[in-house]
Amino acid sequence: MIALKVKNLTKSYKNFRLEIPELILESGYIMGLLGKNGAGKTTLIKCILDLARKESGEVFIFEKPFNCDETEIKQRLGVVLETPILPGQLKPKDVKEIMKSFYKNWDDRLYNKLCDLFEIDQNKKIIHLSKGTVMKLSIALALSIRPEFLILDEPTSGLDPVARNQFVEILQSFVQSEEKAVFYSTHIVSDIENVADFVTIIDNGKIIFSSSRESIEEDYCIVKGPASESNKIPQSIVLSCKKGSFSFEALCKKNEIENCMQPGFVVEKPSIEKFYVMLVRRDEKDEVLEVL
Ligand SMILES: Nc1ncnc2c1ncn2[C@@H]1O[C@H](COP(=O)(O)OP(=O)(O)OP(=O)(O)O)[C@@H](O)[C@H]1O
Repeated sequence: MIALKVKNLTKSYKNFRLEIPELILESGYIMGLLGKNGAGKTTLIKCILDLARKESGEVFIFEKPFNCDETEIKQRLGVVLETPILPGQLKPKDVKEIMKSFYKNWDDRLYNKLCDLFEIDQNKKIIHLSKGTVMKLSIALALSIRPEFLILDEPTSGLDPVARNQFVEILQSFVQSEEKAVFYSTHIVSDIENVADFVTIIDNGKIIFSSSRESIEEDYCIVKGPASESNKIPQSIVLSCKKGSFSFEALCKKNEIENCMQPGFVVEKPSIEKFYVMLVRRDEKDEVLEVL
């Protein structure tokens, strides 16, 4: 089943335009959404969830238009927002009672287990919980409705490394079942490195890369060599190139690289982090760094 399909989605703010011609995520997979500050990750997630008004385009969740079948879809959809909206005066144990009355598949046992794992005091008012604990609570709530699809906006940004590690393991077991899907925006590339099946990179409101995690290693490479030799690589296969006084480093398509290898060139596999950073910094001028 297709968990998420976005078609011709546009949204504009002053000095910013989001344009997503197509984005598809099938059940059984985790897609990581990467992008720097202001790239449009939250805007895309808000448009998907109808929390921000789209200018144009369509969003299908479980192959149905989201705004047509919202109540039914919400029963099967767990959401964690960048800034969780939870009633501060209530305690986690009170929120549990409310959730129970709304969600058919609510799982008390799982909620209590996650609260224990994340060390969430269910008897403390939410307003008195730390920022990271509120995020963990939001994750516990989203998982305890036993969703088929999780949409997460930077869920790990406020978490300590232990909680991040636990969260990544939870995600991995969540998608063990083929029916489950996760769409997950983050700054923390290492989290994606461990779990994502697909990586989508968004920059200035546009998708600049969307493919399987393996394709980053299989289809691309980093070439390093002396600065004077950088022009030996045809521009058609260079996605990004950083040139220093003595050496260069280029992110290239792998298929034609063998034909232009020179003595002194070194070819490496890119990590997701390296691939992402080189891709989004491709237009940056070296003068910026020279000022320093
Ligand atoms: N309500 C709004 N009104 C005007 N501009 C907005 C609004 N919401 C977002 N923007 C602008 O849209 C652009 C994308 O913002 P968005 O929050 O989607 O980025 P992001 O990728 O989630 O960033 P971050 O990683 O910093 O959270 C930014 O330029 C932001 O200033």
